Parts: sequence; structure tokens; C-alpha cells
Amino acid sequence: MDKLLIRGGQSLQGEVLISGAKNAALPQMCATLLTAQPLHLVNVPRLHDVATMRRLLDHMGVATETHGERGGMSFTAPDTLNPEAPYELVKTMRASVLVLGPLLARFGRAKVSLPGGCAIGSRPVDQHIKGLQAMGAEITVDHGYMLASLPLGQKRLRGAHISTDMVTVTGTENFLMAACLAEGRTVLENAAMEPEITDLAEMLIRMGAKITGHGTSRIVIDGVEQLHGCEHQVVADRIEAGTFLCAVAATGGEAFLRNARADHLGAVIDKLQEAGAQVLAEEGGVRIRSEGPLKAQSFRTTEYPGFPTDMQAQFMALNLVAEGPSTVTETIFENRFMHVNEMRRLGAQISTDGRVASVTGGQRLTGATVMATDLRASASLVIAALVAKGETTVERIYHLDRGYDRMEDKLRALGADIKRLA
Ligand SMILES: CC(=O)N[C@H]1[C@@H](OP(=O)(O)OP(=O)(O)OC[C@H]2O[C@@H](n3ccc(=O)[nH]c3=O)[C@H](O)[C@@H]2O)O[C@H](CO)[C@@H](O)[C@@H]1O
Ligand SMILES: C=C(OP(=O)(O)O)C(=O)O
Repeated sequence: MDKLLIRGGQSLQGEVLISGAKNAALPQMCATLLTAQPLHLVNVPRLHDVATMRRLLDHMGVATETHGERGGMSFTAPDTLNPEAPYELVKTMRASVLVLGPLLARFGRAKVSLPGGCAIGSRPVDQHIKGLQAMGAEITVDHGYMLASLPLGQKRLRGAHISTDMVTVTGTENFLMAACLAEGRTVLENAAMEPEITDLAEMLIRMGAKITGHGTSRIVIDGVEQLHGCEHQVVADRIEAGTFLCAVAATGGEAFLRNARADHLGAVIDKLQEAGAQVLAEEGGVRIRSEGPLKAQSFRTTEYPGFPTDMQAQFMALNLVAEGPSTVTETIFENRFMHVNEMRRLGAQISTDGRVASVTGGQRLTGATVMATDLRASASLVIAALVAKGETTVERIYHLDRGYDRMEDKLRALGADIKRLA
């Protein structure tokens, strides 16, 4: 199993290219199921989750191709395919639930294993099921599979008014895709507003969908009979960018994050600036300068445009070395502090009480062997290791590879002493 060996203490300097977003590319790949015409994506990140999604689409009978250096991928979903997502292919990836809406909308049936993904909470899909049922689908769960179909004689899903019990990102994406081919109007209340939703909606509009209100909490979709192919560039990964911002802030130094979108990182940039780092939106990217001691920041995770749960662990790593006490409150997932125990192996002083972690800042971390437990936990351990004295081994980095595009190469180019051991 691959691991990372990191010798801490180098400040980071230079330029890094931010890849396309995992959480935008994955739903966009699923949207290919909505049309028989080819979908061409560019700026698709090189990630395990993307490879897994490709295998899943291949398994169903979608023709997939990669081309060029710019992360080009093409997909063609024929009129007849196998609408089944087996456990083996979906167990590591939450986004696999996103085939459900498109399959139902175009083929009228689907058999999809309950999805996996980061083990950061129980992560049910009850809202997905309820919303699609409101659109007329019949869905039962049996032996870990969602079995979905349309009632006899019904050819299309029907537009509905859907108001979810909580804001759900993939739930919103499933309804958005399903509603594009439904009969009549669908209104999504309490919709997620993440930039990845907006990017998906913009791509669907390019495919012929009629959508308004994306980027707000009320999205209106008027169903059409058919969608067509298109070419789309995947939006830059705000979480990868945020991770590099925290890494540079923690180690000190200066870096330009090419393609990063400051407008998608408001809450994270505000906290970094309050901590004392300089963060500037520039033409083509974001620059960060960090020198001298930073001040630890308390924060709570909330839905976009609030502080992202996917940045909680990385910012906690920064709070370890910044000065002063801080509290970190996780409101989205009930079990997203698994990095805390591993950070303690590096000498961190953190106590947790339910969803609140209290962090003692200004700590001298020292290298140790730690274990990655989930995707962003892995990234936070890498950041902590970059500032720890001596050598740290981060084990089980297959979690990191799920969602970061060659992270160690990018960090090495910025001056980090980091290597992968197979
Ligand atoms: C592939 C992808 O885009 N993953 C992101 C997506 O995950 P994901 O879409 O799984 O997260 P959701 O927004 O759905 O989850 C938000 C909360 O709602 C709960 N919930 C959700 C659906 C449901 O049917 N029932 C239910 O109870 C979840 O357990 C969680 O507590 O948004 C999360 C929150 O920003 C991010 O951390 C993930 O990186
Ligand atoms: C939790 C995450 O991913 P997933 O939803 O794919 O498990 C993440 O990207 O931080």
C-alpha cells in the first residue's frame, strides 16, 4: 500500500496548477447517461474516483475515451445499456449514487448499490429516494440495492415540488439531472448552492436543459424530451485550492495557485486573512503570502457559502501551528474528526466533545507514523507533516488519491521534501 514520506520544515514557494474539481467532474460524468450524443469534458482531474466512475460507466455500456494532456474525456451512452451499479464499483465512492437520477430519467429503471465514500458519518440517501419518489419513481431498498422503476405505462418522471429536510449536495444534483428529462416543471427548494451545482447546471443548459435559479436555494427546471451532447470545462477544485492555501499558510512562503477561484473560497480566504496570511485574487488565480506567526481561528462548517466541511481538517492542521486556542465545530457530518487521533501522534493537543474540537495552538509538532482515515483527513496530515520537525510517514494514502491529482508532485514542485513509497 502506498505511503508518503515527508520531512517537515521547508517553506513553500512557487506556482501550482489547480485541477478540475472532483465533485464537479463526477456528477458531470453521470450526466452523460441523459443523452445518446457524446459528452466531451476537459480539465477532468486524474483521480481514483474519476477512474472508478469511468469503470462504472464502462460496466453499464457507456463508451468512454480519454484524450490529450488537458484532462479530456468523452462519453457516449447508447440507447440500450445495463442500468446497474454493482456494489463492487460503488463501495468506495459516494458520487456513484448520481447515476440513479439520470438512469431513471432516460431509461425508466435502475439498480444501484447503496453508495460508499468517506466514512465520516452514516450518510443515508433517504432524501434522494424521497425526492425521486415524488417525481413518480417506485423505489425499494433490498439487500443493499436501490431498485427503481417507473409505474407500468409511465414513460417519464414527472415534475414535482421537492423540499429536502436538509441541504444535500448530491441530492440536489440527482434531482437536477432527473428533472431535465421529466414531464413538466420541477421546483427544488432548499437546494444546495455549491459552485459544483452551478457548474453542473451550466453544463446541462448547454445540453439543452431548461434550468433557472442554480446557485440559489430555489432551482426551477422545465423538463424537455431530449438532451444533446456538448463540450464542457470542469470548474477548478476549490477544495484542492483551499488545501494548498492552508499548506502555504502553515509552512510560510508564497505561492500562486493558477486557476483557483477566489470567488468560490470566500469563507476560507476570510479566515486565512483573519489569521494574518495575505491572500489576493489575481488574474488567472489566487496568490498567498504567509510570513510570521499566524493567529488560530475558530470556525464552524456549514453549507456553501459557509465554511466547507471538506476544508475542516486542513484548517485544523493550520490551527495547530498558529498561535492561540481555537474551536472547530463540524455541523455537516457526525463523525468527521478522525484526523484528531492521528494529529495527536504528531504531538497535537486537541480535545473533542461531540461535534466540537478544541485546539491548542502554537504547538511544536514532531514527525511520526500516521494513518490516513479519509480523504480530507489525509490532506490535513500532509499539512501537519510539512510543518512537523523530522520525518512523518502517512500511511493508507489511497484515500488521498481518491480526490487529489498528484498532490505530492505539486507539493514537491513548491519545495516540499515529500516522496511516495510504494
Ligand atoms: C461527491 C460529493 O459531491 N461529495 C460532497 C457532498 O457529499 P454528499 O452529497 O454526500 O453530502 P450531502 O450534502 O448530501 O450531506 C449533507 C448532510 O445531509 C445528510 N443527508 C444527505 C442526503 C440524504 O439523503 N440524507 C441525509 O441525511 C448527510 O448525512 C449529511 O449529514 O457534499 C458534502 C457536503 O458539502 C461534501 O463533504 C462531499 O465532498
Ligand atoms: C467527503 C468527500 O468526498 P465523498 O463525498 O466523495 O466521500 C470529500 O470530497 O471530502
